[in-house]
Amino acid sequence: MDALQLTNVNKQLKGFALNDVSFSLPQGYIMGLVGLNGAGKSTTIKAIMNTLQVDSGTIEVFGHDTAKAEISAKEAIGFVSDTSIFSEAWTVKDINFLMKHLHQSWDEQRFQHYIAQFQLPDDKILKDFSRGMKMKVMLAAVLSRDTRILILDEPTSGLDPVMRDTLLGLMQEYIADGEHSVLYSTHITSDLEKTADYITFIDDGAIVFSKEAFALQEEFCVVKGEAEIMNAEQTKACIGIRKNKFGFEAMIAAKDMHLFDASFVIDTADLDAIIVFYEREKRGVHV
Ligand SMILES: Nc1ncnc2c1ncn2[C@@H]1O[C@H](COP(=O)(O)OP(=O)(O)OP(=O)(O)O)[C@@H](O)[C@H]1O
Repeated sequence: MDALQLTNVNKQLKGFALNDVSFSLPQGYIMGLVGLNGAGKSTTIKAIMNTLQVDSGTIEVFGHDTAKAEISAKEAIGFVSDTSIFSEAWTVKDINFLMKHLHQSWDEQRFQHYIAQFQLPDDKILKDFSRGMKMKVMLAAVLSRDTRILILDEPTSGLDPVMRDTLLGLMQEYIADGEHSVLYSTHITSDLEKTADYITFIDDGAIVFSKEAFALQEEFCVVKGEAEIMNAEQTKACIGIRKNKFGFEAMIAAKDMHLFDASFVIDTADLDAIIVFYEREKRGVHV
């Protein structure tokens, strides 16, 4: 069963639209949502959380339509964004007290364990926490109740490298039983290369691709060489070509690799390169 499925989701906002957004995340996997600033990652996540009503299309969490069966869908979700959902006047102790009464599945011991692991004070009010500390409290809270999918909007922003690494480890532990899933947006593509099974790339409100991470690695390469020796067919194969006085650099589809002989250097394309070359091609930057 898919943990999450978006089908032809459309939403028109002033000056921005989600256009026919469709992708699905199977149960037991981690998906990274990537895209430039303003591409629509948070808007997509808001649509999934039903805090933004879509104009058309459907969103299902473990088969529950998030608009028609919001309570069942939301029960399964642990959501964290960079905006704290807790009052600034609360302490960790207050959060524990409230969550215990709010969620049947709240595991107080687990919460205390994460609070200690994340080295958070339990008697200081959230107003006096740093941004990273607030993020840690929200993560501790979602990990301390029974959920089936974590939806995290830039969860690593504001976290130090040790906590970022801890969080990536926690995500992997979370999905280890094959029944839980994670969708998280990020600009830190190196984190995705460590953890994500699927990558969904959104650009200007539309999905460019949503694929298994290993398949993506096999799909594109970066080619470098002297621009003058390129023939028309090779030039046509180049995506987002960049020329300088030393030669050129471009992305190519792996299926076009045979067009380039030993006069050219061919490297693997990481996720950063795929995004950068795609955007260069789209904007028609050819110098
Ligand atoms: N309520 C709204 N009304 C109008 N436009 C909005 C609204 N919310 C978001 N937008 C616009 O939607 C676009 C996408 O924003 P979104 O926050 O989804 O991007 P993002 O991919 O999460 O970006 P970033 O990486 O910078 O966080 C932006 O142009 C933003 O101004």
